[in-house]
Amino acid sequence: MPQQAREESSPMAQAQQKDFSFPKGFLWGAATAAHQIEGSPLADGAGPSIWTRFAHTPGMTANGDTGDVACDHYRRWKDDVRLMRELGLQAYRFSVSWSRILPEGTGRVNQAGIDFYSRLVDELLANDIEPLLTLYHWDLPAALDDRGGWLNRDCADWFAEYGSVLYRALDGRVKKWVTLNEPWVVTDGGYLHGALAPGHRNRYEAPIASHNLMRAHGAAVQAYRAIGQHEIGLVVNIEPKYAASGSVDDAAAVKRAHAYMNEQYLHPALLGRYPPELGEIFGDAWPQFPPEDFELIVQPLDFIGINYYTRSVTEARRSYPLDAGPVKQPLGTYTETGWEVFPQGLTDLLLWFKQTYGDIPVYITENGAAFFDPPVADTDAAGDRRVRDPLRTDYLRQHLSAIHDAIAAGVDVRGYMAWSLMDNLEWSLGYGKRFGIVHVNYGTQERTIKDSGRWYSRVIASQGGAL
Ligand SMILES: OC[C@@H]1[C@@H](O)[C@H](O)[C@@H](O)c2nc(CNc3ccccc3)cn21
Repeated sequence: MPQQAREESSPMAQAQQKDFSFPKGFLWGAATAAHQIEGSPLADGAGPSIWTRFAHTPGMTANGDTGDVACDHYRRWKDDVRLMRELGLQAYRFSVSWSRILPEGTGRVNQAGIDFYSRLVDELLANDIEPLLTLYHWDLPAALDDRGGWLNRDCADWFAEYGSVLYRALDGRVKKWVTLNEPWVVTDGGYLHGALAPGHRNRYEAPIASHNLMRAHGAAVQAYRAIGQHEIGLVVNIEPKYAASGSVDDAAAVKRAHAYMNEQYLHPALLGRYPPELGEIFGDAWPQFPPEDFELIVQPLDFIGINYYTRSVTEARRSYPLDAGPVKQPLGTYTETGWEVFPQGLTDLLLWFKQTYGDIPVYITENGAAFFDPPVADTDAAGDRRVRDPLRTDYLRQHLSAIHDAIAAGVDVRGYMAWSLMDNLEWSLGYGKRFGIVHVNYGTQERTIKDSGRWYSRVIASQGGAL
């Protein structure tokens, strides 16, 4: 057979030849979190959260940025749902501010808080948008932090009580519930390194907070099974760890980093045990947990949410607690938050997840990137204002393609929530990091759909065909 001239085509041309249709029923949406968009943190009887306190503590956030106004969503929620409808979203992942519902964290219920989220859910449903509700996205009531917060084993009962109030009020209209958003970040950021609220830096506290978060997760799932009729899951941030070299030390560093971020929460939640590396990592700071705790933690789940942003090329190096660290890639593309754009990592991660935990349904509950966006300036032919953000569109396209590859390889990915619906408060980094597919002018609160948002609308309308 004469050697056929190999058809050379560019990756883009190859991509254009690929059929990107996603499975029927694949759920397309976008995500936010209460503290990052709502503003009005103390309105209508709400109590302060640890983020209300942390952000008002001098030096804790960039430029002293707080969530006092944010995107003013607490007042503009109906217009924002209209924006979601204009984008053609099929789903919207949001979180509830615990201290709006229970101002002291337990006990007295603030009906105005429930009413706000009830109205939001009804407006979503009226616009054919499915709500995905996250109970906890980092904003613990300050009153509970005063009682030890996640360091107090009573937090499991507190969290189950809070979840039960919302299950009774909203279940049926809300059919997909999430207990915790990213226990890893809550622990690593809030209790080990201190970069996030409540700002502790204590290697003995971190494993205790982490374990109690998972106990609280289990208690909230147990409570749901007694009250709810639909689905509940856990959301984790995980990232693939690749060895910087072929050395034995780097391989060991990868094992530690992988156990610390990727297995520390999925193992107890799905397998009922911790990876053995955690004892090595924390040493004398790793407690002996009561065996019955793991029976509470390992509750059957309807899905796992995976938040994916980047990978880590990892080497052995002196650092606490891992003695491992990321190596910058000289030829890599990086976002404004310093994360390498590496979509293949998402495919690799999803294949690992299936191989390790089996066929539990997966939603990509966050994926997105902060890039410097040009100001809202020019307009398109129809006179609509534009925000040209090609890097974000490329990021989203590449990661959706990576998900498509994982689905083709048999991973049961059920949906995708772009992070984020709109530019918002990036925690300690303030308002300078923009992840939205919709631009927010914080001076006027004007929203402008970015080019990435317009592109995403076309992708949703074509069920992936326009990728
Ligand atoms: O940083 C972007 C988003 C953030 O706005 C979300 O509230 C949060 O759920 C979220 N989690 C990650 C994943 N990784 C991460 C790693 C270190 C620190 C903070 C987040 C990114 N993001």
